[in-house]
Amino acid sequence: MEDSLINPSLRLPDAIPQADSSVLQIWGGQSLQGHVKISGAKNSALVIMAGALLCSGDCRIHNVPKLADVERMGQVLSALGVRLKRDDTTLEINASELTSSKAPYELVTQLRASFFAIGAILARLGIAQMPLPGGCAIGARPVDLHVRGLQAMGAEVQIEHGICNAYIPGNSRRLKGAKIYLDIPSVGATETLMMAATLADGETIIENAAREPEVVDLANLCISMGAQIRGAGTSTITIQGVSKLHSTEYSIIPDRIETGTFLVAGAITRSELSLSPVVPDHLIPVIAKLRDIGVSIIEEAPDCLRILKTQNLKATDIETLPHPGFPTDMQAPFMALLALAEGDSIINESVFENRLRHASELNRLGADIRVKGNAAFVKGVPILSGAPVLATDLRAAAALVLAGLAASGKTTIQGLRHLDRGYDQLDIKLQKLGAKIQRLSSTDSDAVLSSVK
Ligand SMILES: CC(=O)N[C@H]1[C@@H](OP(=O)(O)OP(=O)(O)OC[C@H]2O[C@@H](n3ccc(=O)[nH]c3=O)[C@H](O)[C@@H]2O)O[C@H](CO)[C@@H](O)[C@@H]1O
Ligand SMILES: C=C(OP(=O)(O)O)C(=O)O
Repeated sequence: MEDSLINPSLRLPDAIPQADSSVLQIWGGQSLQGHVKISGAKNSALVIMAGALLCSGDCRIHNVPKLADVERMGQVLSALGVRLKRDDTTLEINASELTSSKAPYELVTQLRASFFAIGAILARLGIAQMPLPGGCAIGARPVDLHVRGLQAMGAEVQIEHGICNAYIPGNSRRLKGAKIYLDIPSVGATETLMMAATLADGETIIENAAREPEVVDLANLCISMGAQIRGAGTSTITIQGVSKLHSTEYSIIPDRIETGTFLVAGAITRSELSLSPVVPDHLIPVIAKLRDIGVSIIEEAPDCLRILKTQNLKATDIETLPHPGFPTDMQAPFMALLALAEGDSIINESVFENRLRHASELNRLGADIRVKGNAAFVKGVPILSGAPVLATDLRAAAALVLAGLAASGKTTIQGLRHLDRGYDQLDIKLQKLGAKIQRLSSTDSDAVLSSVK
């Protein structure tokens, strides 16, 4: 990548709408058909952008989704002195000159993954000031496991005024390899510590590590830059620190949560759809649950799934768990589907303590869902009917879109800033499949919303 090609700030994709006062209007009951092109995984893209900080050369990343979170992550990196250039789904990142160790408060507090860069910044500069992160408001989401792991590797870490200040004492400015046991197999903590360990002195072993495909994707990026990592995708990850990482070219895996969301879109509208590229192995619990519900899915090619027209949806129980269990990020979309299944379902959310807020919004559409603690008791109803609703987080927004596709009449969804954080043009992709869905800009939506008050 030549210097002259690199813009000082990230050029943002035009397709990302900005205003949160926009609304989506959906006229439900349409059957969908056609092919969906699945974008690169949000949770890989964000942490891979952080991973690129480890390399003092060029990283050329392909299959980067067009998301507000990617845009903000790019702005975080820019503020650290990183040069970025985007051309459609390829992102060139050059972190050869990190001019700052301090990430901007107003950006980091808007997404979760930005915090994970603390491991890479600390490993590169020996110091990092990282505000506590934002992301979906689905629980307390502390960062204690990240902090304790960095401390075990020799960092001094203190949280003051909403900022996590970390530095490596001594002259070497290098973290030291350590044996770290995570109380919870946290995705973010595994990623933070794996990145930090790639440039540490000696060996780090992370026990009870997260096994999510995005952790493996990050490990593969680091390995392509010369890192020595074994065991990613298992509960024990071993990292032998090296002194420097080199330039690379890397392609992000398809988004398993976007894939799952489109599978539910097919099931809830009783439509036949094909989806690619996908990695069916990343979707084992999602496909298994869809089959329990009565949905037929075939593997048309190693990277292509086809969902057939569903006749009857049957109730099932779901418990969210760390990978390879059922993903918490698919819980809200499945709640929309089970709302229309015959019989009673119980959904247990065991990863996050406050991730059932979409239940009351689905009830506005005619669902019959009762929440008690971390469980949602869903009594299937034969039909939903459109209404104005509010998205409270990213996957809640997806659940409301899915319910709106199946509901009779018009559904109006507010809170699109959540949707745009993590879905690459969901409304446009659905439109191409035949959905009657329209995004109204803030001025138009003001008129629509005042007319429903
Ligand atoms: C950007 C990104 O990749 N986000 C994903 C990531 O979030 P994230 O990495 O934040 O999720 P974690 O796996 O860390 O969280 C799992 C559980 O561990 C707890 N915890 C986590 C860290 C910590 O230091 N202390 C602690 O107690 C959390 O509160 C939560 O109850 O994994 C989640 C679980 O699959 C997904 O829902 C998110 O989409
Ligand atoms: C919870 C999610 O994202 P984040 O961790 O970025 O808030 C999600 O992707 O569903």
